[in-house]
Parts: sequence; structure tokens; C-alpha cells
Amino acid sequence: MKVKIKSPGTVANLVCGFDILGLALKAPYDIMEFEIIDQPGVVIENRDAFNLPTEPEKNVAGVVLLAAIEKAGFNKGIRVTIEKHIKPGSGLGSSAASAAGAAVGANILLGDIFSTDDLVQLAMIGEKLATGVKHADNITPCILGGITLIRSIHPLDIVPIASPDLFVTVVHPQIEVRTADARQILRKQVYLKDAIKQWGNIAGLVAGFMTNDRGLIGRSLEDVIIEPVRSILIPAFDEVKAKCKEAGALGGGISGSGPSIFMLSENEATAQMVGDIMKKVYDSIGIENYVYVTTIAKNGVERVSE
Ligand SMILES: Nc1ncnc2c1ncn2[C@@H]1O[C@H](COP(=O)(O)OP(=O)(O)O)[C@@H](O)[C@H]1O
Ligand SMILES: N[C@@H](CCOP(=O)(O)O)C(=O)O
Repeated sequence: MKVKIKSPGTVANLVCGFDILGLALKAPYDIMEFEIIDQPGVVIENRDAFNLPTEPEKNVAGVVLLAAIEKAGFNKGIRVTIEKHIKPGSGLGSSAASAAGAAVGANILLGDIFSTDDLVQLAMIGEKLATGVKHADNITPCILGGITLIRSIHPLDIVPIASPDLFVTVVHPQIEVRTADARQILRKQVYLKDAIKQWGNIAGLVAGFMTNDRGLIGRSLEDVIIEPVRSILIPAFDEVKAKCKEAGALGGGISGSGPSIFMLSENEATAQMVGDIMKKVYDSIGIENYVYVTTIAKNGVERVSE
């Protein structure tokens, strides 16, 4: 039996929700194909130009598949073919797409034996390999679709949030920011006044999503803790953000750990205009860039026909 899935890109952090809020994107997505093999262990074949490791212990899909095999007590092996469209180090959850895709793909092959919490726990093993830390704000929306809140990872407590019909524009300037590096530069302590502002924004953003209050969503898309530090790694960040908001975007910020920047808009025309602005800014400073105008994906990792 062969299992083919598509695994979506994700926007983690959702500006003020560092490590706890994320959404799934309709595009881009990776394609992965799985099959059971007699030889125990994991075999990885990459069908893209990213040169990711094929040794299972060095590839996030590999470590997740090894963990799934062990957890299931399975005595055969799994071969996975990865066709990656989400560039590693993009801030669009490239590692999460492989980790979550591997967990879901293995689960289908093994007969649907894992719960959603099991899948997230397994996929977090992949995120730990990529970033040095277990975080679930990419893998949870990648698995479940929509917008998700990770209230806690110890113990795991996932809260799916109602997703308003918003458009998402993402620009991916073609520079690489490794999530592991973007975590290293963060301050370990925050001022109470900043924490209070951030709590207000997170609560406002979740309430805004749940009540479809566009004004509240826009006002709450503010990050006073992480963005001021990480935006230094992203050329023209302030200019892009200011111009997109002027053009009518509700708001946005760094996608994951960057360098991608995302904006939410109420309609497609604004989302397209925002994309044109993003492109123009990066073209004007000679940075190759790629723009996606898309929506929030209702579904996460999905099985597709051969
Ligand atoms: N299957 C995989 N998919 C993506 N990245 C992988 C994979 N296996 C290992 N990696 C490593 O993980 C890192 C990319 O993860 P990360 O920095 O979190 O990027 P992103 O923000 O796109 O998720 C790179 O160092 C890459 O080599
Ligand atoms: N919460 C994480 C999210 C990283 O997202 P990625 O798409 O850049 O992998 C963090 O900000 O470190």
C-alpha cells in the first residue's frame, strides 16, 4: 500500500503568540509518499533541490518515522519520498510540514493507531531536531488545519480556534533564517509592562478570531517582545509592514521565525495589493522574493489520490 499526502505550510507565532498560536496555509505545501518495506528502519528519498539529509537521524521526517515505528512496536520499515515546496529556513514551517506529514503518513500506514495528541508529540520530535526545542505552533495547525492555540505542551493542551475567512499574503525574501538561530538571539527575560501588553494582545487576537471581529484582530496583531529583536534579521521589515497596513491589511508580522512576513486581509483585492507592495519593496532593494496570496487552510495534512 502507498500513502500520498499533502502537508501544508504554516504561519507560527501569529505575531503576539510566540510558540502558542499558528495557522495553516492553503499554499505552499509539500507532497510526501509512504510505503511499508520489509527492511526495518526508514529510507528517505528527496525529490527536490534542497539537498536535505537522507540519513533518517538527520532528517525531521526520518526521526518522526523512527519514533512512530518504535511507539507502534512495528517490525518492518517505512520508505518516504519527500517533494518539498516549502523552502527550509523560510519561516513557513518547512520542518513542521515534514514532521507532521511523517506522523500522519505513518499513522495511516500503521492502521490509524495514534491519537491527535500522539501525532503532535511524535511530530515535536522532528521540531526538536530542527530547532533544538520542542514547539508545536507549526505542527498543530499543520495536522489539524485552521488556527490553533497551544495552551500548553507539558501536558499537551490543544485548542482549535474558529478561523474567520481571511486572506493571507506572505512574502518570502530569498534569504535563510534558521529557526534555531532566531531562537538563540531572544532575550530570556521580559519586562512586566511588556508582558501585560502581550497578554492583552493574545487574548484580544483569540477573542477577535472567535467572534470574527476584524477590528479587534487588527488591533491585537502587535508583538512588543519578539518582533523588536527578530525583525533586525529581516531587511525592510518595518517598511513592508507599514506600507501593507497603509494599503488596508488588518495587520501581520514575522511568519514563524522569519524571514517571511505575512499579512491578513479581509478581501482578495486587498491581499493582492499587499502582495504587490511586498514584491515592489524587495525588488527595489535587489532581494529576490516570492509572494503567496492565499487563505487559511481549513484542513491540515490530507491524503491525496495517487
Ligand atoms: N525534512 C526536512 N524539512 C525541512 N527541514 C529539514 C528537514 N530535515 C532537516 N531539516 C533541517 O531543519 C532546518 C530547517 O528548519 P527551520 O529552520 O525550522 O525552517 P522552517 O522555518 O522553514 O521550518 C534546516 O537546518 C534543515 O536542514
Ligand atoms: N515558535 C517558533 C516558530 C518557528 O517557525 P518556523 O516556520 O520559522 O520554523 C519560533 O518562533 O521559534
